[in-house]
Amino acid sequence: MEVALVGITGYAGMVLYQLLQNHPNVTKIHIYDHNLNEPTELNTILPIFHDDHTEVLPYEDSDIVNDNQVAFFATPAGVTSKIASDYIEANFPVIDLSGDMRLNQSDYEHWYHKPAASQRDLDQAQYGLAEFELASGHSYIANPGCYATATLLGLAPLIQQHLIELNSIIVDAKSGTSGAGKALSPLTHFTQVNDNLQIYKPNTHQHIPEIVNELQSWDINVSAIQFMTTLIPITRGIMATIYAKAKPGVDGIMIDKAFSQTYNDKPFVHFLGEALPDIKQVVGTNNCDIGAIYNPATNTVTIDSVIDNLLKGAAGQAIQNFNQLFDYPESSGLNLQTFLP
Ligand SMILES: NC(=O)C1=CN([C@@H]2O[C@H](COP(=O)(O)OP(=O)(O)OC[C@H]3O[C@@H](n4cnc5c(N)ncnc54)[C@H](OP(=O)(O)O)[C@@H]3O)[C@@H](O)[C@H]2O)C=CC1
Ligand SMILES: CC(=O)N[C@@H](CCC(=O)OP(=O)(O)O)C(=O)O
Repeated sequence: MEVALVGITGYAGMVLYQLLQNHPNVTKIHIYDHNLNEPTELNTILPIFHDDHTEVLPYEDSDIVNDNQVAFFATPAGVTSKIASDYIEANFPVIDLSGDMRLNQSDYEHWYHKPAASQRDLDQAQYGLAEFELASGHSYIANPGCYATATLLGLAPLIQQHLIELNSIIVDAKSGTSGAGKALSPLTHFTQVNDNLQIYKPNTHQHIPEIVNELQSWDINVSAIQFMTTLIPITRGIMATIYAKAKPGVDGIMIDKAFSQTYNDKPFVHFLGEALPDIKQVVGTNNCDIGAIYNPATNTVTIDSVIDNLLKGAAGQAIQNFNQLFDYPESSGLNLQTFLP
């Protein structure tokens, strides 16, 4: 299988490249860079890949379609919305890590503050939360956002089995700085991040509509969630701490059973009961570890869902979608180990 990769100079793209190199069904990775006019060796563009003399090619969509069987885009919002139709019209599969094809036009323009792709193209894209949506056909896959992945996996059993009051959901999500990509901003400057916690995008985060859409596909009565994001001084990882009121008659045993049943056959989601996970235990892996505690004194369920934003939240889930699209075993290329210590 020959695959195309766009965006290798970014954080998600470079991690995706490493995963593709170790995937048993990938025979050749063609890398395309929008800055190039002529082929250039990877190790001159990214010295971190010092022994890698792969020629990085100028971006050209017809070359991508002719020379590959699938393309991965690890590009910022606003890039694929302009070019998705080239691939959709050619019936050529794409796995898009950006948020460009996850929302309808009006939601995208409202939350991303950019012009949306055409609704006709958006209608062709499949949302790819890998545990619940099976990527299939020669499809355009909208790989989920990192916060959305941690939050949705933490809420799925509770919403699908109608165990919580829908107007009581509060998500307090924390991320390391690699989630913001490689571009420097005042928020991610070392001096600002180090020894600090910063709430950002309060009630305006672009993953809110993505999360609500998917929750509504499980229970149409979901209308809104309270969702806050905090930047924390680590490089990789997300912890979504989720609070909700249990419905009358629901207790800790029912919650435990719902999570165990839902994730029993999902190799990358580990339900740990009341043992609430920390971020470090998933960093370096494609896992989502989840713990849940019910407090009868306040009738509150607390869920703790952790992922590595660059793996389960981006490149790892992209490989899960790739495996689904091409009928490869679910864990192909994803037998990864936690970074230690
Ligand atoms: N970081 C994360 O944890 C997650 C990221 N995502 C999404 O994945 C995508 C990539 O994220 P991330 O790696 O963090 O971003 P980065 O900003 O680190 O990297 C973006 C990459 O896209 C390239 N690029 C920029 N503009 C264009 C263009 N017009 N055409 C082609 N390539 C372009 C950049 O190249 P150049 O070197 O020229 O800048 C770079 O290689 C984003 O949409 C992000 O929202 C999703 C989930 C998690
Ligand atoms: C720490 C940090 O800044 N994280 C980013 C994650 C967003 C992302 O991954 O982008 P998509 O919208 O394409 O999913 C943010 O909060 O905007």
